[in-house]
Amino acid sequence: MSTFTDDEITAALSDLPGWSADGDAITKTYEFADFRAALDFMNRAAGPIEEMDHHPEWTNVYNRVEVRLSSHDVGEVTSRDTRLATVLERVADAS
Ligand SMILES: C[C@H](O)[C@H](O)[C@H]1CNC2=NC(N)=NC(=O)C2=N1
Repeated sequence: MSTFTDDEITAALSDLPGWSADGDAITKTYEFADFRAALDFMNRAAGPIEEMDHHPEWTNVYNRVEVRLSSHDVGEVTSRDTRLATVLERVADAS
């Protein structure tokens, strides 16, 4: 696991549409058809999240899920965050 410089984060985000850097985290707001679809996304992501043992800060309001990824143990963005973002993209695309 490695921490990223700002330039490395920018490079990694070019493969992650809708994601942006925000301080010590990367963030994205997903929008779904309705509340159930948003919860379905969170439930389907739960398995991969547990397998990775790397957990998002996320908030659901109606059809939106705001996701914030940061590696709490080091207080920075690491490859674990960009890997989890990639997994969440895959789960959201399968919606
Ligand atoms: C003990 C366990 O591996 C850690 O608490 C994991 C769990 N999930 C985690 N998730 C995130 N985002 N950052 C962490 O540092 C972290 N640590």
